[in-house]
Amino acid sequence: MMSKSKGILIVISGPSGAGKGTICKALLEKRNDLYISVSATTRSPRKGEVDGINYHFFTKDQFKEGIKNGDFLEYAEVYGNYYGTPKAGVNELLEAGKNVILEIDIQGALKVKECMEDGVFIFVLPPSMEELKSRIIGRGSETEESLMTRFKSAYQEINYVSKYNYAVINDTVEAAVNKIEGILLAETCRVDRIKEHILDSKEGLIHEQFYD
Ligand SMILES: Nc1nc2c(ncn2[C@@H]2O[C@H](COP(=O)(O)OP(=O)(O)O)[C@@H](O)[C@H]2O)c(=O)[nH]1
Ligand SMILES: Nc1ncnc2c1ncn2[C@@H]1O[C@H](COP(=O)(O)OP(=O)(O)O)[C@@H](O)[C@H]1O
Repeated sequence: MMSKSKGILIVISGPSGAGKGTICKALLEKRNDLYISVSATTRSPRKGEVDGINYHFFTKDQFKEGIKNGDFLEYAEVYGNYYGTPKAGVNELLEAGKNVILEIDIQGALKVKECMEDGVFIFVLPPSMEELKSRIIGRGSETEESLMTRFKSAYQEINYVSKYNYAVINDTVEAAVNKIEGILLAETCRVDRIKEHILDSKEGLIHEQFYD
C-alpha cells in the first residue's frame, strides 16, 4: 500500500516591497495544489483588503489572547503591529499531503525554521534597492515616515538571505513565479522527502514499469 507523502511547507519572506504578496497571489492563481495560511494581524486593513482573505484582522487584545492560548505557530511585531501564523490548519494541511505557503517576515521565518526543519525557505529579493524604493512608493500604502522605516530595515534584512535555502530575485512576476515553481518541483523529487514513499511503493513501481 502506498503511503502518502507529507505536504511541503513553503516559507516566503523578504523585505517589505520585494513583491512577496504579488508573487504569492500569482502563484495561487496559477496552481491549485498550493494553500496559503491566512495570518492574523493587528494592523488596519488597507483599501480592498478583506477580513479572513488577506488577513484575520484582530484587535491588540484579541491578538494577546491568541498568544496566551498558544494559538500561533509563530508571531512577530513588525513595524509596530503584531502578525502571527495561526497554528490551526497548517499542521492538518501538511499531514493531509497539502503544500502550504507562509508569507511571513524574516523574524517569523527564523522561528519557523527552528521547529519545521524540512520547510523550504525562500527569500524574495528586489532587482535593486532603487527598484525596491520605487515599488514601495508605487504601492502608495505608506506615509513618508513608514516608507523610510521599511526601506532602512530592508538594508538590514537582506543580510539574512544566507539563512534561507533559496533566493528569488523578483525581476518580473512571471519569472519569479516560474523560479518558485522550479524550486517546488525539485523539492518534490528530493530523496530525503520521498524515500519512505519510494520504499513503501517499491512493489507498485516495479509493477508499473515492467508489467503495465
Ligand atoms: N512573522 C510574521 N510576519 C508576517 C505574517 N503575516 C505577514 N507578515 C509580514 O509582515 C510584514 C508586513 O506585512 P504587511 O503589513 O502586509 O505589509 P507589506 O508586506 O509591507 O505589504 C511583511 O513582511 C509580511 O510578510 C505572519 O503571520 N507572521
Ligand atoms: N515584478 C514586479 N515588477 C514590478 N512591480 C512589482 C513586481 N512585483 C511587485 N511589484 C509591485 O511592487 C509593490 C510591492 O509589492 P508587494 O507584493 O506588495 O510586496 P511585499 O508583499 O513584499 O511587501 C506593489 O505595488 C506591487 O504591485
